[in-house]
Amino acid sequence: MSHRPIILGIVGDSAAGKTTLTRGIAQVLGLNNVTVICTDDYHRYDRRQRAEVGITALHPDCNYLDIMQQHLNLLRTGQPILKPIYSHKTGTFEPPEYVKPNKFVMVEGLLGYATRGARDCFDVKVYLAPPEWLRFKWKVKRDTMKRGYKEEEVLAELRKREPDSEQFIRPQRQYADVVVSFYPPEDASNEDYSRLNVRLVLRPTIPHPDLTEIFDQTAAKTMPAIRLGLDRDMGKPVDVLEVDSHATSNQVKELEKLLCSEIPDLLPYCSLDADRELGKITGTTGETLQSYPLALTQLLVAYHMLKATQLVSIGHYR
Ligand SMILES: Nc1ncnc2c1ncn2[C@@H]1O[C@H](COP(=O)(O)OP(=O)(O)OP(=O)(O)O)[C@@H](O)[C@H]1O
Ligand SMILES: O=C(CO)[C@H](O)[C@H](O)COP(=O)(O)O
Repeated sequence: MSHRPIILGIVGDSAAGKTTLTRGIAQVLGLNNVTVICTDDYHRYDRRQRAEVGITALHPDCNYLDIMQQHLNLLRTGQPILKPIYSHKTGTFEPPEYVKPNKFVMVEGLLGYATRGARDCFDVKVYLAPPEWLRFKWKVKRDTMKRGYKEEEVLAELRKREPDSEQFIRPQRQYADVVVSFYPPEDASNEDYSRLNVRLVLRPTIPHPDLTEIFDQTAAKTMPAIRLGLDRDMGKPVDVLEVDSHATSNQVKELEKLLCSEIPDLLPYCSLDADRELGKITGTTGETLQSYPLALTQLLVAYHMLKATQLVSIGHYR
């Protein structure tokens, strides 16, 4: 490896869509180039102990954040870690695994930005913030279909977790370079997961692609399907890029071209037809769907990872 690994954080509450987003980005960067870490592995207590202690997995005290931070520092300098493993299947810990960082390390989880030391390890910080009602739906569906819970159990757990979500998870939004919110268009039915729009808050904490063209088009047309505007997020000025689910393939390609013109390494992926993994979502009956808003979000994050590689190689980044 010519320089240190580039570290991406994908933080958000449970079932906010971290794994779904991560999958397509890993595809763009090349699966052989990527190491994916889930910080659920740093839980301090197993499921039975959590119930006994009366603590939720969202509480910092329920996680070895100090060890997580140490591991992030090691990965950032290209060193291997002996990572714990938490099994969602059994609710217990398994023997640790030896993990060597690849060119890109993607770290997804609940509390990645909870400490200053951990935050400093990331080159790109993403926070996922779907509307809470949509996250609840996703969590119920995922936990009943894949993690063996009953619907009433998931809803009771969500109620129990709310104070910790409010106190420890949601405040992390302020540290993100990009805040991602998928939301349904006004005319959609709640179950129609294939038709979500995306709102991307772009903070001026990292160099974003030059989207002036989109800004000009937004001013010239009424409600174009891809829009750029100015707003405030948690009190601070930000750019907001929105992509509607009804954006046409030509409109999407225009935005892809803007991203690719700055980062030629993205070129092979700048065709949704060529890369079927981009924007892929598993629907309610197990069928797979392709979402342009998700695909463009994944391309934008991949853009930032490749841009960080360039900046590190010319000594602009620590
Ligand atoms: N962009 C999206 N569009 C449609 N559905 C989505 C999207 N993101 C997530 N989902 C749905 O929400 C479910 C939970 O998403 P995912 O597993 O990615 O969340 P997570 O944040 O990784 O969860 P956890 O931290 O609890 O492991 C998925 O199974 C999927 O059904
Ligand atoms: O919020 C979560 C992140 O995925 C999990 O619910 C948390 O890791 C606890 O796991 P489990 O549901 O297996 O007890």
